[in-house]
Amino acid sequence: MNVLFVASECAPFVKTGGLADVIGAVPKALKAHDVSVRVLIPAYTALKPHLKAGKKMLAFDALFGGPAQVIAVQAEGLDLLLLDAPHLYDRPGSPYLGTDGQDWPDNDLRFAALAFAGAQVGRNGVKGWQPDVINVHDWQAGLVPAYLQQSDAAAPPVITTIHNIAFQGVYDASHLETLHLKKTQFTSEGIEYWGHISFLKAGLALADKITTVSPTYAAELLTPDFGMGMDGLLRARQGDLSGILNGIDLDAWNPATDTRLPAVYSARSLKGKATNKAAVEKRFGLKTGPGPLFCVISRLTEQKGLDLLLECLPHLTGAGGRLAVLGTGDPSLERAFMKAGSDFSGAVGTIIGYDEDLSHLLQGGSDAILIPSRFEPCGLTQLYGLRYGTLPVVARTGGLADTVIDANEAALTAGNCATGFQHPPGDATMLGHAIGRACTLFRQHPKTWAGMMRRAMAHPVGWDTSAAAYLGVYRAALTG
Ligand SMILES: Nc1ncnc2c1ncn2[C@@H]1O[C@H](COP(=O)(O)OP(=O)(O)O[C@H]2O[C@H](CO)[C@@H](O)[C@H](O)[C@H]2O)[C@@H](O)[C@H]1O
Repeated sequence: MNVLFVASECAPFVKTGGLADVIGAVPKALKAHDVSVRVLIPAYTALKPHLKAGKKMLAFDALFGGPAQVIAVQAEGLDLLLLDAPHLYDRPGSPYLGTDGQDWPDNDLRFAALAFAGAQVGRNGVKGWQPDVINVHDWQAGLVPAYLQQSDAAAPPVITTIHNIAFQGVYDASHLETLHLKKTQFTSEGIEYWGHISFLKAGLALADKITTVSPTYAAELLTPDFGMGMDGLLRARQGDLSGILNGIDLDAWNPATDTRLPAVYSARSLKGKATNKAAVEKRFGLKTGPGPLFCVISRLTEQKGLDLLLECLPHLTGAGGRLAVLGTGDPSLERAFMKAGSDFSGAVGTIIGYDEDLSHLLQGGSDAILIPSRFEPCGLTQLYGLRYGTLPVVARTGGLADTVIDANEAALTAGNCATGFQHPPGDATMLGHAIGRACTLFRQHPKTWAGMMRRAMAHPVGWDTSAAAYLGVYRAALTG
């Protein structure tokens, strides 16, 4: 089977968050099931060097304001289709934001162009390769089925995957014409969303099947609290919606071979973790202490619930814990964590920024990772944490609820099947309680903690099962 992915990020080429990790990993996992995936992504400036070695597949004289081409490139084990449209993508900054930290003002055109090209490749294929299904990811690719709908020509079925429903690509209805959308499509069954255009709404309303990244998030999305305005539509399409848990790239994230760690280690020999811990302490200016070394690796946003963690710092440090924070995002949270670094000097250390190497060091050197999200479609850092024996302390929501087994009395008594700690989301007191439980277990029951580390490291976090589940959805879409 041939599958076209359309997405705005793909690791290791361009990454601002978990979407990139998934787009970079699923095609490799699907290969084992005889599925050939090609990934259509914009040729941002960082990807330009790859164009030279590529083959031209398709050309547009004018794609939303300028000429464009689709170039096929093989790199890092992936088959990429790079949408080279310099007027839209060749600029400094992130895929979504300029160097001033603001959204690019033409993001609607930029991602409409991606979807338009996705619809073309989806319908007509590229030299020698024709997709059987199209899997679009998040709002940036949401318009693909809307553009396919504009022609009567046969097209492959579309599967829309929701990585985060908080981002919906909502634009003024006056953009309809510049986005090459038809007035007849501007209906509540199509792309219209409360009087505006929503790229994600289009992807959800017009796709053949919908997936999201964990079973619990799939259920949560049907409720007003989590559905963020799309819950009614999703309830109506419940029969077409499934939750497929994210996995991780087991080669890129392996403590036994990770070249970014000062010392490698495994469940059999955990010694290297202490060397890594010392490196984390040095890098974040932390003193040694009796309690666990917690870390945070995150976008600093409302979603991630890290404002709740700020409230818990007296409790965390009072229990002998220490905290290393790596993150970037909301300026007020960045300032608050920098201030915490000086208020709790030696016990809390903050580095503001996005640093892939440092994220590996933190997973390799910390005792536990904190993920107190208000909502979390799946989450990947808890999966990296499991693989690295860095016990996740997570809010019981979305994929966090599906992947971490809480060290409650029942789990500890039943021969201990726990791999981490859970707490109800959105409540600092309950987060503080989970942190307290982790500190007590670490200090008073080191053997139980070590057992949990080994169990966490053995927990299956690869893509095998989930890749088969994606294949099942593709087959279901094909058979209608
Ligand atoms: N400052 C920093 N420096 C280095 N690395 C950093 C970093 N901040 C974050 N990262 C990395 O970015 C990724 C974050 O992925 P997550 O899945 O945890 O959340 P995100 O909200 O981005 O993804 C959304 O999409 C994914 C994919 O489906 C869902 O798992 C998730 O729930 C959903 O919110 C991880 O690889 C993490 O290590």
